[in-house]
Amino acid sequence: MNQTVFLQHSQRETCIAQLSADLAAQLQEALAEQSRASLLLPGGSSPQALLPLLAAQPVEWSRIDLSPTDERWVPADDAQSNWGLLHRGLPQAACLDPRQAASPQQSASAWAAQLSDWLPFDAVLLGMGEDAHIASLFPSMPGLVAALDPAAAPAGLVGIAPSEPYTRLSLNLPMLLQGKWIGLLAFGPVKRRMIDSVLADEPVSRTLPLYALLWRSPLPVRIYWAP
Ligand SMILES: O=C1O[C@H](COP(=O)(O)O)[C@@H](O)[C@H](O)[C@H]1O
Repeated sequence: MNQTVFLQHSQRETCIAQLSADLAAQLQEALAEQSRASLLLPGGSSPQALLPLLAAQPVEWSRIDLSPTDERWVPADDAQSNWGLLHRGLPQAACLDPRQAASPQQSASAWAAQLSDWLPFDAVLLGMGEDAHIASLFPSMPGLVAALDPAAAPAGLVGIAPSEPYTRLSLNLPMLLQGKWIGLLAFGPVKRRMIDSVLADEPVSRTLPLYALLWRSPLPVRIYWAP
């Protein structure tokens, strides 16, 4: 059943302010009971303005284990690296680099094996593309049905993007759904139309990765959206 919480803002600034405060509250609650807390964040453009707000929150970032939800198969210092974006944005957190080995497949397996020690994640924030991909799970890519199967074991995989950089590392849906808190950050009218189509259960939307996220999550997904 879909239990999405839709948090709509008229401005991106207020949207990311609410999101950073909510994430900080979730992490503070976890740190009150545990020595460390875990956080998964998306890459791409949407979180860029979020990271400075998040870094300014009263969270002991040195006690946070951080990982991207997915990575582009590029060097760590490449401008397109999700790990690089998060490492620069939250430098005090321990940011796990998904590039664990020489090949994408070995890296995906080793990355997921390390993340399995963190389960369940204290917070998972996803982004989405205008094609309704989440993490690096793209519509129509090979292996997508298995990657979105809620009965599969949590795992890492090699994703194929429709544009460069083509080779990606991603967590599968069962791994992404291991959050005690799950959010989605999305900006703009195209993403809004995709979200509306998925929430309306339009048949055309049912094969989309976003559909699987919103309809297969055991927890309500908190969507933070602004134009
Ligand atoms: O390639 C990616 O795209 C999505 C969406 O990115 P955005 O630039 O539209 O915000 C992102 O969530 C994912 O982590 C990233 O690797």
